Amino acid sequence: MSNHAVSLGWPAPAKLNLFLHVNGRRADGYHELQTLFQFVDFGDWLDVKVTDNAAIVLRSNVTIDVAPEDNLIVKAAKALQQASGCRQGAEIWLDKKLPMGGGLGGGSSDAATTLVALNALWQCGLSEDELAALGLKLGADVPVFIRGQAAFAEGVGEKLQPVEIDEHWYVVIAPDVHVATVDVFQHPALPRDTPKLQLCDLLSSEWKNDCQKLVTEQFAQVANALAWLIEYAPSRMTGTGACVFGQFETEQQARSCFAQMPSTFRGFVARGMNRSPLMSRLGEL
Ligand SMILES: C[C@@](CO)(OP(=O)(O)O)[C@H](O)COP(=O)(O)OP(=O)(O)OC[C@H]1O[C@@H](n2ccc(N)nc2=O)[C@H](O)[C@@H]1O
Ligand SMILES: Nc1ncnc2c1ncn2[C@@H]1O[C@H](COP(=O)(O)OP(=O)(O)O)[C@@H](O)[C@H]1O
Repeated sequence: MSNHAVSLGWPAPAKLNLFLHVNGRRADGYHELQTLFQFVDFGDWLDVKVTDNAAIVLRSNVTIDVAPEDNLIVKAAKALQQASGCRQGAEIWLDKKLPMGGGLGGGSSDAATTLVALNALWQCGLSEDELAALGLKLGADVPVFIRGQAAFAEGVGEKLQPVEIDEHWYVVIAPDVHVATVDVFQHPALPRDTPKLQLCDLLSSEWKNDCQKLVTEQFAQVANALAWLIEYAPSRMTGTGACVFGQFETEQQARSCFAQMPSTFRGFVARGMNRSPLMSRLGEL
């Protein structure tokens, strides 16, 4: 019986969709997208202890509104056990900082961090490509977190092209509403006809989110947060909402805006990162 140490401090950063275009709907109902992902230096944290029985045990500082076996962390760990034949298990402590279902990709990032951390700690030896393919089965956003590089995404979000873009400062506001991704994509009024463009043209044009109009019309809290933020900086929604972000050149400008935020809003200040902190953590092993 071996006694494994706890591996502390695995980051699961949030992402922002700096733009999100909906280009069409496929026959299977999924949507063709063009989107730009960048990480921020704010997110969840996982501590991981390897165990010698196959159980995956998750403990968290918050209650997550899904059955334990549906939690993306548990699903990720079990998918890796299956794919690699690994007989070890894990106890995972999740320090949840990110609002859930907010378009910040917290669940997807937790899943990616679980796959990357356990692949290393269990010594499964899966390649990055294999981990990304495993992650894609858990959610469209998981691969970008596994690869850990800011990226332009196409297809349903799985075709990734790494990018180097400006690392701005952001004020992120998390309106107190839950916007279901599936509801946004199923809504008849969602515009689905943005033309597909080349990345160089997209990078030089004005950035927008095609889901924003629909979501702000349906959720006054999202509209209010955006109306407040846009007075300070260029601002948009991330993913299918509900979170919105304003973009600032300096940390001081972002913090000054944040200091004036009404106490009814919740949010945080963060810096854009082209390289996920998960990669640096992996490099520390
Ligand atoms: C659109 C994005 C942009 O980042 O939104 P957010 O979830 O971050 O807000 C994501 O790609 C979402 O990824 P994720 O949240 O993992 O979505 P999934 O679980 O794979 O899909 C949830 C549901 O959304 C719809 N869906 C999702 C992705 C897509 N390209 N087209 C779709 O139509 C499908 O109905 C699907 O059943
Ligand atoms: N570990 C997890 N963290 C957050 N949400 C999870 C997790 N596991 C499963 N979920 C489910 O996934 C949904 C989407 O979560 P999240 O990735 O935070 O949102 P989004 O994709 O909008 O950014 C949540 O509402 C929750 O029901």
